[in-house]
Amino acid sequence: MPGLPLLASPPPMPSDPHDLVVLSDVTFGYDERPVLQSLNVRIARGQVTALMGASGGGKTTVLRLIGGQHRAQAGEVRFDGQDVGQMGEAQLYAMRRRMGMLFQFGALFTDMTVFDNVAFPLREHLQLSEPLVRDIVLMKLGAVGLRGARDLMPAQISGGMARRVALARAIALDPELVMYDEPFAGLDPISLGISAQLIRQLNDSLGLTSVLVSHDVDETFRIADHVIILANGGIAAQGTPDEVRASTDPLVQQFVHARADGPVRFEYPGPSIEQDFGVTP
Ligand SMILES: Nc1ncnc2c1ncn2[C@@H]1O[C@H](COP(=O)(O)OP(=O)(O)OP(=O)(O)O)[C@@H](O)[C@H]1O
Repeated sequence: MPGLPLLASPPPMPSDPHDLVVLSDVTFGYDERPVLQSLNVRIARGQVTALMGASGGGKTTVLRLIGGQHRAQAGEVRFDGQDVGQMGEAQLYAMRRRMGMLFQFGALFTDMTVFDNVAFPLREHLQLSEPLVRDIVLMKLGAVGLRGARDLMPAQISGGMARRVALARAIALDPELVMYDEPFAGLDPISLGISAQLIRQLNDSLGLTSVLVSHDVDETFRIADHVIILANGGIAAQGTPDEVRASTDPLVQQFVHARADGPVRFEYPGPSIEQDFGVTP
């Protein structure tokens, strides 16, 4: 965020086997511009962890660092104890098989049925018989309440249903970690509520670990165990939803209560009105 100093996040705590993902002192920037500065984040197994914060705060960048699409410029990212930054192609590939990713508009293949969309990663990665593929696909579709929609094409289902199909596809390979990048974007309030409950329910019933990037404070606070608010390269606040809501940090308050102005400026820095319009103060 222009004009604000980078925040340092709390120091790393001793490693804990309960954490599936640990970012220790991670610094990362695109080109010269720092995005994350000595960031320390822990994702506990079995929990739903929400990454929140103003646009451009680096939430998607954290997901990419976890998935090994980016490498930290300093510090380290560990997945189940393994250093992601040191992995070669084969190790990265094997690690990503243990992760499901659901990005913003979780695009489905438009020329394939719902069934074939969910079957795609199974056919791509595993040598399974078709009857077994069928059982797994129907199980995953059942988990998102769409077993009956198996023969429909993506054009025949609603946006909320498409998001659920993408979710079934993301869990097809039984991942340990599922990362959701703005899964609620563009959904109506009912579909949004259903999607959020589904994320929580799948996390618990399948024994997953979930990381959720979202701007929807109410729905996200309802389902998350742990909330991390990223700002200015670091962590502005973290804790249970209640703890974060109780934070007195003005930036966190602005975010939680969706105030237009506060430490995060509505106005992008630039010349004053007087300079632009020639009015003498
Ligand atoms: N590939 C890239 N090249 C250069 N800059 C990038 C790239 N990807 C992201 N950025 C910049 O890095 C910063 C962090 O981006 P990131 O997408 O991680 O933020 P975010 O918190 O997920 O934002 P949003 O909520 O808007 O999705 C932004 O300022 C963005 O413009």
